[in-house]
Amino acid sequence: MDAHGVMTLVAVGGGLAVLLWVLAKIGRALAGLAELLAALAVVGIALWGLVRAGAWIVRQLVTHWRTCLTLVAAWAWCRSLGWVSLVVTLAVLVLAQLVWWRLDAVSYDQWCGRWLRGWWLRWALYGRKLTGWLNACGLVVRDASVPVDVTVSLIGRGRGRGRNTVSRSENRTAGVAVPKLLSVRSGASWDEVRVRLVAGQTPEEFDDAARALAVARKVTRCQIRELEPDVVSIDFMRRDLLASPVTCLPVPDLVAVDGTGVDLRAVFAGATEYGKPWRLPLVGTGSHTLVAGATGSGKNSVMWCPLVAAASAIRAGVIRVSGIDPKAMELSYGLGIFARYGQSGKEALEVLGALLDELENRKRVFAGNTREVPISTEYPVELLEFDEIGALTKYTDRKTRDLIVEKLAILTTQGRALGFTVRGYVQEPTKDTVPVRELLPRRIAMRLTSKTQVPMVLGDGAYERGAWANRIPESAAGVGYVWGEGVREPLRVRAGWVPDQTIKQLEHYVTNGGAQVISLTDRRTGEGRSA
Ligand SMILES: Nc1ncnc2c1ncn2[C@@H]1O[C@H](COP(=O)(O)OP(=O)(O)OP(=O)(O)O)[C@@H](O)[C@H]1O
Repeated sequence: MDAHGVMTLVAVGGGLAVLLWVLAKIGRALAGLAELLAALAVVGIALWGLVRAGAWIVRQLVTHWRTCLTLVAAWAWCRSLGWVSLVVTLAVLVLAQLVWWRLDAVSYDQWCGRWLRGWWLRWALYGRKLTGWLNACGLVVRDASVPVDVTVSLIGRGRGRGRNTVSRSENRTAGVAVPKLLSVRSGASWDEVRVRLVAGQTPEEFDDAARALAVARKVTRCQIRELEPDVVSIDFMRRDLLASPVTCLPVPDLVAVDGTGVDLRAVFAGATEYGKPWRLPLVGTGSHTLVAGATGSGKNSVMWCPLVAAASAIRAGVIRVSGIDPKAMELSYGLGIFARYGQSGKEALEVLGALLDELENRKRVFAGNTREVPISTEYPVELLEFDEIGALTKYTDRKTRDLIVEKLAILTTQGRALGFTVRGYVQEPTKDTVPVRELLPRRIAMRLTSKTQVPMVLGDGAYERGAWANRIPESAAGVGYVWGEGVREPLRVRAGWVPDQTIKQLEHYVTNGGAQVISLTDRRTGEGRSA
């Protein structure tokens, strides 16, 4: 190798050495930068995590403030007094509650049980699941401007179905507004879950979804109540308080004092699904009543139970009961109770005629003196019980039925202020069968044969709002729904069951010990009873 070659080799070697030195420097600088970036990333992620954890804690403190306070109190107790004293105190509290519950379950539930249950149900059930149910029942509002991610897979084929499988995943958080859970209250049989609607929703949408919500919660009934324009209460029936028969009030003793002591505007008729007494007016506003139900649905207990509850008033002559009984089987069992009684169309016309005479008489006496007849033994409540009303307003000769409808219309339209009340019972609630249907404002739907009959009895929207009268089982005779006339939402009730011997006792009681104080003629002409 000559000198030129050596020089070239030295120059190349020197250049490579410099390059290597530069590369080593750059590498070290990059490694330092990467280390710095990694350290920054770790610190950044840690800080972000801390901020999120802090935000989560604040959110929990605000949304679950009771739980948080309880936990803080428990922690403070443990720190200052030790956990043993905390466990002992809790055990004593639980024991005290058990004793209270065993001694008086009603007052326990009223003062303590329902609050604890409401808190627990909110925490363990509704808080966790309500959003999912609302989502599944279509009760959330999706913002159409937020894109929906759709993943289409053409690879898989449905086994044996020969079509492409399409998997669709939606963005469930962004752009979805879910009604906010406000509170949970838990009563003896119902849970009331209050939610605030989001813009774009109406309470009617919740009405329509009531059945789906009941299925989601796995209960038989769900009802929606509108509390404010944007707040509804979704009520779930946890247990059925009307599953077993309700007893009617006892007939007073014959020796009992004959003061009536009965509020004729709210006479006991049975129990409501909330476990409260169900009361019906026998006089005044909303007392004209139509009870509709299939055969065997228990219509007659709606008739007998208030009569038993008002026994002392009937005996004292403050209520005079008239009966029209085309079937001749029901009212005739307590014949002595009725001041006027008829079975055939002709007899029904006589009863109605006598009532109209009395109506005219009261008009003459009271017109210009008072706006409402004061009820007394001289001018008692004239209560007409019209069983199987359809038999005489549809299934009879035209002349009789026209006359009956005409007289009934006069009684119902003019009778209220004069102390007259008409209560009719029918199996088929069509307008055709009961032309005076609209004149009987208080409606009770017992078990009906079809869904279409529900609005005929209770009005439009009753079924959607939870009056599922066509779904009452045959085994639940006496159960029905009321709506309207002071009842804001359909209310399930069960009439008090009146056994045969109670009807006999009632007859014995109101006829002063069984003495037949009124002859049949008197009964038809409506002349007064002398006890
Ligand atoms: N409130 C009630 N609680 C429990 N069972 C009842 C009640 N009312 C009625 N029942 C039961 O249902 C049966 C039928 O009752 P009820 O005669 O009142 O029916 P209905 O609707 O008047 O039938 P129909 O129109 O055929 O006379 C009764 O014999 C009784 O066994």
